[in-house]
Amino acid sequence: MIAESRRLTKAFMGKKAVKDVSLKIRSGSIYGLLGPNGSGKTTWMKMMTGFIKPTQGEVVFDGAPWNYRAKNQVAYMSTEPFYYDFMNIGMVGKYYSDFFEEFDQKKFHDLIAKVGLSEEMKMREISTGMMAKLKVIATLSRKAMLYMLDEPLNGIDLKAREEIIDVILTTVSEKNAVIISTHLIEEIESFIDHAIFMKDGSVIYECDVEEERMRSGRSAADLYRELM
Ligand SMILES: Nc1ncnc2c1ncn2[C@@H]1O[C@H](COP(=O)(O)OP(=O)(O)OP(=O)(O)O)[C@@H](O)[C@H]1O
Repeated sequence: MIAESRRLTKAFMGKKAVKDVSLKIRSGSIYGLLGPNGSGKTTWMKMMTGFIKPTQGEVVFDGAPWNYRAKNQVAYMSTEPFYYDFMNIGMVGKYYSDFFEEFDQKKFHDLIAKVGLSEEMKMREISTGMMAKLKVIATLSRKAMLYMLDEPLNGIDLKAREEIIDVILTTVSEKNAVIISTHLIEEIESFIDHAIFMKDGSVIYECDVEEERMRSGRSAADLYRELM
């Protein structure tokens, strides 16, 4: 097991954004973290990353309570922009390798070329789809055990979406796990192994997507419609 969320709870000014969430994240899997806006997905991921301190509960990473070693093994992609306007794509790669010791420059360069971006492109000139590809590639070029991508496919066209999915599929291995948060189940249901459904801060259901389909005949999209 890579990571465990043990009864994680977060309250902001007394109001609970995440309530008693217990989950086990296993290697070799892609997890879909599904739920409507405000269901607590981002807050939970930020606790798993170490950005937000839980009000209650704990994060166990690689068998030990969350510590600074875990920080290098968890790669989180936030929905917020995280580059400066004056940068070009090549500079983003350098910026990342200065920040993260375990950043794989070669993987970054190869993937940038693979998805049709070029190192000379400037941040202020690139489209939403290009930015989405860059953010995912920068995050997945870190050597980590757990990758968490917050809404990586929102608002982008089919081709960019397919390219991002391809990058995710080439990264997942027996040594890591990927968690993708979204409220758009249709965008990820074809390639996730495991689905976690969140509503009002709680996990209301989780399942192995294939097992669920065999057992009850329901797809992740069917479940989403039923549960939400
Ligand atoms: N820093 C904060 N201060 C106060 N309330 C917060 C803070 N961050 C999140 N919340 C509240 O916590 C709840 C859960 O928000 P969160 O962003 O975790 O949900 P989400 O499922 O990721 O939604 P979205 O898809 O809109 O990002 C919301 O009611 C939100 O307003």
